[in-house]
This record gives sequence, structure tokens and C-alpha cells, in this order.
Amino acid sequence: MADSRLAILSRHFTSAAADCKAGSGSFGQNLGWIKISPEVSEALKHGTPIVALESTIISHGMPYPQNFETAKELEVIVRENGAVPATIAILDGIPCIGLTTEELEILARLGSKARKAASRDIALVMAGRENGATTVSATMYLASKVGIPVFVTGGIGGVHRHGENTMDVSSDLTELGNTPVAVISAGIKSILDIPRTLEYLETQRVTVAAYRTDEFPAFFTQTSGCKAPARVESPEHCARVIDANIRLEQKSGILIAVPIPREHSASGSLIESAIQQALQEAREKKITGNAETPFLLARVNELTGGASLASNIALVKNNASIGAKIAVSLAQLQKRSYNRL
Ligand SMILES: O=c1[nH]cc([C@@H]2O[C@H](COP(=O)(O)O)[C@@H](O)[C@H]2O)c(=O)[nH]1
Repeated sequence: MADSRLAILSRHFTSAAADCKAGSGSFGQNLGWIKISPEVSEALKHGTPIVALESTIISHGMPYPQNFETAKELEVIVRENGAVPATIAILDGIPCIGLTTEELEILARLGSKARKAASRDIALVMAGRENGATTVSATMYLASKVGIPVFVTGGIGGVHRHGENTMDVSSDLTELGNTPVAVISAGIKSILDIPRTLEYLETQRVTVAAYRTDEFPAFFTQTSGCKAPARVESPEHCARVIDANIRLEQKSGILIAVPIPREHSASGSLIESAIQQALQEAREKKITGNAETPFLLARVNELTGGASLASNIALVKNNASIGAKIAVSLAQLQKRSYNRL
């Protein structure tokens, strides 16, 4: 129900934002564990569309200074499309919803010195007063805590190749099964096992749809050889799916997979052979667990002479523009429902 959605939003807002005395940047007495930027706090209060953005992509996904430039550009794109950006990270042990440019730069310069923080790591990073770059799972969790239903990233984690033996399955997938946030991504990299990832998402009750295509995209390439479980046609269509998920009070999330724009996917086969080589090297060097994705991303970028980084940046920007339009449509839909009450 729209009213319950609004009630949830307002509960989240009053408990997290108001108690945090959002706007002053100081911490509240009750829930003094999270900091919401004044701009995001205002947007939450007024039902202005917001797009959550993750921070592992900044620290571990790209090198400095391209990571800093991209992080700033993503926020500009979100704004140009009518939404408020909320980059999420943990700074000095405090989960932050909405970062200043200075904070974005701190994270970008820290790179892999920041801890790659998945959901399970949030408590550890807080307790240790560390800096944590949030992955898809941790960003989803924190976004949902404050009532942000739309989140843009590049790619999500998945079932790793040979996952049937190693059990290496990203917690992004289980978080998607447990947290009602819509993740807008370019699909899943072919460094992962895409068919098994789609199976696992089904098991987790995650709604998965590809944007204006029948095929599930593979991050650097528009195609993966896997049929998408469903297809969505427009930001309005995505917003209706998200709105329905909220009305149903589903606990699970939504994955919207947006193919990389064709002009940036040209180097797909070059990237694919680099991926094969990087996977081989990871096996030889016995690089596993949460170190594997950053290793593969960096190595593929080296092997492609920077082409993969350029594609990566292009697809995230495309996702940011579509994600912001989805957030705008969703906010309009919810306002219309609210006005009818
Ligand atoms: O193309 C990318 N895929 C994944 C990541 C990051 O890696 C995380 C998944 O890591 P793992 O496979 O260790 O769960 C994602 O949530 C995201 O933050 C990234 O930067 N770029």
C-alpha cells in the first residue's frame, strides 16, 4: 500500500534522519550511528527522488584519479536527470548517506586501503572506526535503512566460476534476496558464472528484468547467451515494478540489468580474451574470495590497455542516467497515489 510505503519512509526518516539531526551533520541521541547529508535528509523528508550510489566501485573498482572523476560525474548525471545522489560509504566508522566532494576524494585516494565492506563487514568497520567502501550488498542494506529504494552501480557480484566447488557466491545475491531495493546495473561480468548467478537469484526470490532487451547483459557486452527472466521497456515501467514490490511488502529486491551502450561494447571480444587470461592468472596465484574481483578488474584493465576501464565508466554513467529517471518516475507514482488517498 502506498500509505504503508509512506509510513515506512517516514518511520525511516524520523528514526534515522531526524534522530541524527540531519542538516547539522552531528549525531543524534537515539540512532547516532548513521550520518545523512543535509541534502539527502531534505530529499527524504519531501519525497524528492534519490539515487543511492556505491563506493567500492570508487575505491576498488577503478584507479585514481579516474575513480574520483567518475564518482563526481555520476552525481552530476543523477542531478541532471532530476534526482539527488546519495553516495554511501563508511567514514571513520560512521555509515554516511550522501558524501561531500572532499569525502569522495578521500575515498578515491584511499583506494584499496579502505576496507571493501560487504553487509557482514559493516559492524566490524564501525567498531574499528575504519573507512569502509560499501559493496552492492552493504550499500543496499544502508540505503534500505533510510528508505532509498533505487540504487545505481556498474556490475553486481555473482556466483564465481567453479562456485559449485568453492562456494564463492557474492553476498550481493543474498542481500538482493533480503532487501527491498532496486539495483540498476549492467548485468554480471563474464568473470562470473552468469547462468548459475541467474539460477541463484531465482532461488533468492529476486525479481530480475533486462532493460529493453530479451537477453541478460554481461557488463562489457550487451549479450551473455542467457535469456533474461523478464523485460522492462522504460523508466516508468521499472518504477511500476518497484512500486508493486513495495505494495506487496516483499522483502526481496529487484535487479534491473541495463546493457552497455552499443558504441562502448565494441571492444567486447578483446575484453573477453583478457578476462580469460586474468582468470587463469588468478587461479595460478591462488587469488580467491573478496580479493578476486578487484584483482580481475585491475588485470583486465592492464591487459586491454585501459579499454575495459573506459567501457566501465561509460556503462556506469548510462546506468546513472536511467536509474535517476526511474527514481523520478517512482517518486511521481508515489506522489500520485498519496494524493489520491
Ligand atoms: O564490475 C564490478 N563488479 C563488482 C564490483 C564490486 O565488487 C562487489 C562484489 O564483490 P564480491 O564478488 O567479493 O562479493 C560488488 O558489490 C561491487 O562493489 C565492482 O566494483 N565492479
